[in-house]
Amino acid sequence: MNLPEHLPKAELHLHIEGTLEPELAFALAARNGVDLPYADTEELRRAYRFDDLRSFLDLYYALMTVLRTADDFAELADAYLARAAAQGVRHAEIFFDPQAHTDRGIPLGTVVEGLARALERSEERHGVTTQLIMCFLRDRSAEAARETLDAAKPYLRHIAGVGLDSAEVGHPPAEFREVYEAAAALGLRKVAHAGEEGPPSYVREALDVLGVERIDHGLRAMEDPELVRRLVRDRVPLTLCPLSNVRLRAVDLLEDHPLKAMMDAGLLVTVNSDDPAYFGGYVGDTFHAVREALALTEDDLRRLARNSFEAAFLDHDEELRARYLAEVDAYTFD
Ligand SMILES: Nc1ncnc2[nH]cnc12
Ligand SMILES: [Zn+2]
Repeated sequence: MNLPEHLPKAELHLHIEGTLEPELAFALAARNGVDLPYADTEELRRAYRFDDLRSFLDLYYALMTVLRTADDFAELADAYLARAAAQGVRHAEIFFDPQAHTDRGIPLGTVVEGLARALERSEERHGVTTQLIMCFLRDRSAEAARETLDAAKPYLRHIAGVGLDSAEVGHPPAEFREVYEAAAALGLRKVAHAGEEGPPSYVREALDVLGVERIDHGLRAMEDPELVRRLVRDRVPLTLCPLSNVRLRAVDLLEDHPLKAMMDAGLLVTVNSDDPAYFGGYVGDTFHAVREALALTEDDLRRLARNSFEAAFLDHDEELRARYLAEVDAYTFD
């Protein structure tokens, strides 16, 4: 059945560690001899009540300690790609958090090789093309980010770009100017989380100081009309994550989400799942939820799907982008 929410689309804001479902977490914990402080998956799921970004991140970093071997990372990524494909994802640009693993003694090579193994067979196995984006943790130092970039040099054939994530407030983008310059010199694409909880000035800084090509979230840009005009004029993509914003209390209710207002303002917005194992849905589920909550039309959904391919890092293969856009146009709704 051609459900509207299963339109062909690209997912551009997805933390692979945020796809760790409770069942896989327990299976990996058993396999790796890691003790989880929860009796079972039910009890773990009950802990998924967050007050803000920080309270989510505490659980997110704690639970990912079950990931230890390259096989674990490959299994995690393969499970995500299978779910994403079933919900219409044709292209995925996937974040990972190297420091969250290297800081607990897992070599970067283990992480990248495991993820790359799943990504390399994704097109054949799931019909999903992929790219990998390495995020620096902004609540650690700029030096640590620089060390991470240096450590990644042997693996750059697997890495398309860099991002900036973790706790935002108090950690402005400008602190990471040098590491972003070094990343650009290595030919890496640049994105950054900004305006999720942080002020509109962080969105400006990400653009002006880091030179990012897309803003991850960018929700709070709406507080600054001048910034909105600029984002519209320059067609800067914003990778929105509406279910995440509700779960982390950036907006009260999905019905209050500014997604539709942002579309109406002419912004190039995309809809993504962020950390779907924690926030109640993968990207097709998210399309479904925003359609219901915001009374989006089929044309609105089609536009969001088109935006996702326009915002994707497919410049090296414009033919592929054109093919994906044609798939969106040809998709018929049941
Ligand atoms: N929504 C989010 N914001 C910042 N860092 C994150 N890491 C994983 N999910 C994140
Ligand atoms: Zn995110």
